[in-house]
Amino acid sequence: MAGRGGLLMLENFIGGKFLPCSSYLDSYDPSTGEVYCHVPDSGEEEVEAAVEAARAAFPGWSSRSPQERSQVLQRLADLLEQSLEELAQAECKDQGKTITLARTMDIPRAVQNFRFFASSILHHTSECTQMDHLGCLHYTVRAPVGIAALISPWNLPLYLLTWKIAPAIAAGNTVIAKPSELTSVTAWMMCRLLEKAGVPPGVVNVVFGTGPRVGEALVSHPDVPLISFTGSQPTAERITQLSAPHCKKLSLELGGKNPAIIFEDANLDECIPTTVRSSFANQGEICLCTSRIFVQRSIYSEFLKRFVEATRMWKVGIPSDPSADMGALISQAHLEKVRSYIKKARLEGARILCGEGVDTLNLPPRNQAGYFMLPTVITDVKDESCCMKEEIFGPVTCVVPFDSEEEVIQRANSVKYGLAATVWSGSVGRVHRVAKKLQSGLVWTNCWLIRELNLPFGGMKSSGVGREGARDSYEFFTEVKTITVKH
Ligand SMILES: NC(=O)c1ccc[n+]([C@@H]2O[C@H](COP(=O)([O-])OP(=O)(O)OC[C@H]3O[C@@H](n4cnc5c(N)ncnc54)[C@H](O)[C@@H]3O)[C@@H](O)[C@H]2O)c1
Ligand SMILES: N/C(=C\C=C\C=O)C(=O)O
Repeated sequence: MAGRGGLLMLENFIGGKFLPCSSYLDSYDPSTGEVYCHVPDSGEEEVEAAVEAARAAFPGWSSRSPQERSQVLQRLADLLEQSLEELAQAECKDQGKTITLARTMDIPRAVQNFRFFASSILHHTSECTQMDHLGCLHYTVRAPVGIAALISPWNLPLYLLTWKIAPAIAAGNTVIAKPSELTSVTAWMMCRLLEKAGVPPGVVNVVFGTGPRVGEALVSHPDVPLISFTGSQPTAERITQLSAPHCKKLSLELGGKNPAIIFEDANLDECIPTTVRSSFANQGEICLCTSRIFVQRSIYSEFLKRFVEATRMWKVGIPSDPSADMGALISQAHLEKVRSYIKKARLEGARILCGEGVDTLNLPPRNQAGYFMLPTVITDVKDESCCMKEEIFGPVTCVVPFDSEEEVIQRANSVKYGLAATVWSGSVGRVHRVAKKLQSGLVWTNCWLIRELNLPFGGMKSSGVGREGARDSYEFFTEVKTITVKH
């Protein structure tokens, strides 16, 4: 929809209707630094309307059979798939990611999220146990919780939002989704498909705006009993405080400081290109990206040389260029934050082997004010450095040597986060042993980011609370009750 100055103007989606808002935020195209869209700056009033709509829709939606809900999800998946190219173009413009990634990962995964939960909701069973000596049978039943608040970040906008919407509505809840104010467009586009898919009004409501205004109004609302949040650890702390008085159900998917551990018997021909990808895919703006690379000393020099060469081949380009490997970062503020880590590393005496401050970016004139930076490799950095401890969430990775298995496990575990790790070795025994000892919710060995949606996804320590996946999301989005029958 065209709005002020011919720019795209989004509207909230509440009770099956697009509704204008009294104030709007500017949204920037990361590849040019120009405002290209206006996003509703919603607050308490819009949350109240969304809660009302979600409450009204709950009895009808929750009493449909899983099969009926599944069919609606399947139709929505088909409609998203039919709009794949349009959605990919929009995600690429709004987020700064490459069109190739949007086409091959973000939007296909959003489609898959609906297909996957449309299927998995049909296959859950409940528990039953006997106590024959007391003449009792016990069993469990599950019911949707009610109105779910779903809050998502800017890095994988539609991918992560649909990873919450799909299991929530499949289980019979109604939802109020709040995408990141920085990347709202594809969520709004999805709303245009809901009616055609057969999603009744009020089942999926989307309110746009900032965390402090609309996000806080949503998480502190007394009639919203569960919150599924993906984002940063400081925001999770705030949400936990606000929701605590109401004892809400919380799922928190947070940041990481993910290690890659590369042993001397690793297949470097596979390890190097995959570790370049795991460090720099989506501009390093994936919570699962590698940012600490530990390499066994005997292969350290060879690895470093080949890794830097491969990183220099990783092409930074305008997001719409299908040959680009990396696009623009999300915002000027984020670009400055990421660059500040490289400055700190230099001050601490670390060496920057390629990227920021070493090599030169080559961009068309129109994109000079975009939020681009080169993939950057840091070495000679201490484990205590902020570059090795804090989540940078950008195209920056540190490479350091290690000597023994025991030492590297201890160093890999020495950060507050525990989301994802990769282990590279030709020894089957070693990969099992090391994977078991890592404090990490996910461990990929000799690969990265191969997802099995059935199994638990999530982090330990400051990387989060709870897990998402077929069974885990079903359990989170339902309340269980144990019933005892004496016969
Ligand atoms: N573990 C995972 O699955 C996962 C996935 C993607 C991103 N992340 C993490 O997300 C972070 C980057 O995303 P971000 O910068 O958008 O995170 P963020 O915490 O700033 O924002 C996430 C969402 O929370 C909202 N929000 C902000 N303040 C709020 C408040 N006070 N109350 C309610 N909502 C509020 C934002 O508007 C946004 O929609 C990184 O730390 C990254 O690791 C984690
Ligand atoms: N939640 C998932 C990925 C999160 C990525 C973070 O940036 C997933 O693959 O299900």
